[in-house]
Amino acid sequence: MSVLVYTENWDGKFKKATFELVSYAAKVAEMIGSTVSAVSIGKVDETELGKLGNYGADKILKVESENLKSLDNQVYTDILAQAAVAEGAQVIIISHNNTGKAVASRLSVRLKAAVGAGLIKLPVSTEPFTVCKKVFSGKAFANVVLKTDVKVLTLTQNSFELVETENKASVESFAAEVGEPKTVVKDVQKQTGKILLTDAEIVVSGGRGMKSSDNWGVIEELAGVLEAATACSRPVSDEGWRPHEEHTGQTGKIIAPNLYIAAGISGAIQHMAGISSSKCIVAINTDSDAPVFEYADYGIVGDALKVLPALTNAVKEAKNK
Ligand SMILES: Cc1cc2nc3c(=O)[nH]c(=O)nc-3n(C[C@H](O)[C@H](O)[C@H](O)COP(=O)(O)OP(=O)(O)OC[C@H]3O[C@@H](n4cnc5c(N)ncnc54)[C@H](O)[C@@H]3O)c2cc1C
Repeated sequence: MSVLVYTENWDGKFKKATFELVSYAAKVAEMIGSTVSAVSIGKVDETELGKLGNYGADKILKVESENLKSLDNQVYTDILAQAAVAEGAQVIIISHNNTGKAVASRLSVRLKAAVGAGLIKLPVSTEPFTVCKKVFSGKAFANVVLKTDVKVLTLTQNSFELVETENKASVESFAAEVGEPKTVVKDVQKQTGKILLTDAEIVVSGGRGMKSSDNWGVIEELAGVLEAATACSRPVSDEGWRPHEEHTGQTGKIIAPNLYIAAGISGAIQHMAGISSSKCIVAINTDSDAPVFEYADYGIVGDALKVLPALTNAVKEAKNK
């Protein structure tokens, strides 16, 4: 019996989100009196694999093959299903990112397992196995009972803290049958020199209140000094002021940074659905009745075009002290 966690890597390196997932898996294993087996797919060196032990993995199953250079949902699902059966996994934990969403649903069919998708904290109880997720665009929480023997859980990024342990994990090659990928990636164009929105600890975001794309310099300057990513509301990307990949919300990216600065954003429910899990929200708006202030930890009533440069200067001064 074990808790199986899929530890995704990017060019052979794990990110913080992976370690959060392993920390979460270790706590779930503790709750059900089990151990953690981590599955790593693709080429990752032993030192990097060893880091998974520091967050609570007991055993690491590595699967390497020429066919695993890029993600193919069906092939990856197949490997995880084989690992789950071999390890007698009761619970399988995956990140609630694009990979996780694609793989979890396939795994659930394959293993006849219920899915708890987009979880935000540890299971509320194990008897019955009850998980907690946000519903109605973040307006409410739902406790969902998963009744199947095997459960698949996807965890929202940045919703669980890293827990370091003294654990040492064993690393084994797992001889999975690896099928031919049906999806072939011909070309990858990576963003360079930019902090990815989904990885960012700090995000500076602008809405229609910024008035025009010409005013984005003040957002970028603050993001620069804070080493933050930039984001925007949907009308901003619809207007073509910013690229669509920056749009957050119900129909955009769902993020949970440590700090989200919302400038000239009204706080419509569809926007907040994508960012309300942020640890700290700072809102800047000229309208003191703007809905965004209901969600904000700190609110500044004022013109974003003046407040943002003042914040940038304050951060620069604080850094120079
Ligand atoms: C099905 C559906 C899905 C949607 N999905 C999304 C989504 O994923 N993401 C999303 O963002 N929206 C989404 N929307 C749109 C959403 O309902 C809102 O219309 C949108 O979020 C509003 O964007 P905004 O806050 O930038 O603009 P506005 O609502 O126009 O708000 C601008 C704000 O800026 C303030 N302001 C004006 N001037 C200044 C200034 N100088 N300084 C500071 N503040 C100023 C104003 O007081 C106002 O509060 C969706 C809508 C629907 C129907």
